[in-house]
Amino acid sequence: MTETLEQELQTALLAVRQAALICRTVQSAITDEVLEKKDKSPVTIADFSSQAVICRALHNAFPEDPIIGEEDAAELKGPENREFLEKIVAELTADGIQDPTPENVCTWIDYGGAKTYSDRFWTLDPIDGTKGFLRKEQYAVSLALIVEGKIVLGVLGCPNLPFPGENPTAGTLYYAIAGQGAYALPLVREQEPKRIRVTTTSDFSESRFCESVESGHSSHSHSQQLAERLGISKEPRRLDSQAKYAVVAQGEADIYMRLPTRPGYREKIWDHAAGVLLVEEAGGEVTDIHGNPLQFDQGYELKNNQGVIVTNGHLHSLLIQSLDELEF
Ligand SMILES: Nc1ncnc2c1ncn2[C@@H]1O[C@H](COP(=O)(O)O)[C@@H](OP(=O)(O)O)[C@H]1O
Ligand SMILES: [Mg+2]
Ligand SMILES: [Mg+2]
Ligand SMILES: [Mg+2]
Repeated sequence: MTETLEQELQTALLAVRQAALICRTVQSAITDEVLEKKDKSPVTIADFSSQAVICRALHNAFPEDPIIGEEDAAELKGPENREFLEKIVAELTADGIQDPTPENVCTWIDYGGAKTYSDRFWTLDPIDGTKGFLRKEQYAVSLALIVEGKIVLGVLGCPNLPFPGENPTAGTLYYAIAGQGAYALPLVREQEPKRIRVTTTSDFSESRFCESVESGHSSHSHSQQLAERLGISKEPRRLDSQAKYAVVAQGEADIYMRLPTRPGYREKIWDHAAGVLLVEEAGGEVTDIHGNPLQFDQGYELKNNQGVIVTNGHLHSLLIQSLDELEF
């Protein structure tokens, strides 16, 4: 990578930090402000607010860049959801965002409406782990830049993941640039970035894995069978969102398993792109359950991949081999 991506990094860090702080404010106040999407999954005022501010910032700085975002404003435009839209407007007004009229907010959210692959694009998950967000547990704001099918920049805001060595409410902002390492910053305080690295564990009996809280997103029974086969005896750490990638990248777990719950499901690029680069730049390895690299040049889904396996690298090939043998 000859390009420095300095402007991209600064824009992304600023936007993700702002969105993460908005999410934190909303999370501390949420009661029942939830919409149900067509696929029955939840979406909140914070998801939409986060997508609005990040897409607005990206569009201002890089007007030519398409953004493949998780959310869209279609449902917000219906009269039945006018009140919900007004709440997003009120939240953005309180956060000091300029001119957040209902129309502008929908326009900003829909800047994230690209669906297809292009040579250079951003992918955004305004809140990854919405279910964790609603449980007041882990969630992440995830943004990545993909150029010619390769993830070149990833930023992950984790408001409920403590900055290493600091009080548990501090929150952490992670970033990685291809070829330049992975770093952590406190979410709220200015500080020199701290380089993060995966563990050096090469023995499964000493390893710990993490996985989704939601057994509908990743099979807990299959991970348990695999753990038994490999001699992993430590209890899994269950947490929502791409915070799992951050936990592996900073050496607090050795493995993250995402094992399909049904054969037809395809992972979404915004659920992984930033996390993948973070772990790779921290020295780890990421593939699908068959050991194939994740392909970020197939549109908004990882069409040619099934599940995701993340390790510190040392444990990778043996884990994939055991998965193969289990033939789930
Ligand atoms: N059947 C399924 N298998 C795998 N992932 C799924 C899934 N159904 C939904 N998801 C994704 O799981 C993500 C959350 O992951 P996790 O369980 O690790 O926190 C969701 O992101 P959102 O919360 O952004 O919608 C959603 O995209
Ligand atoms: Mg969602
Ligand atoms: Mg997600
Ligand atoms: Mg989301």
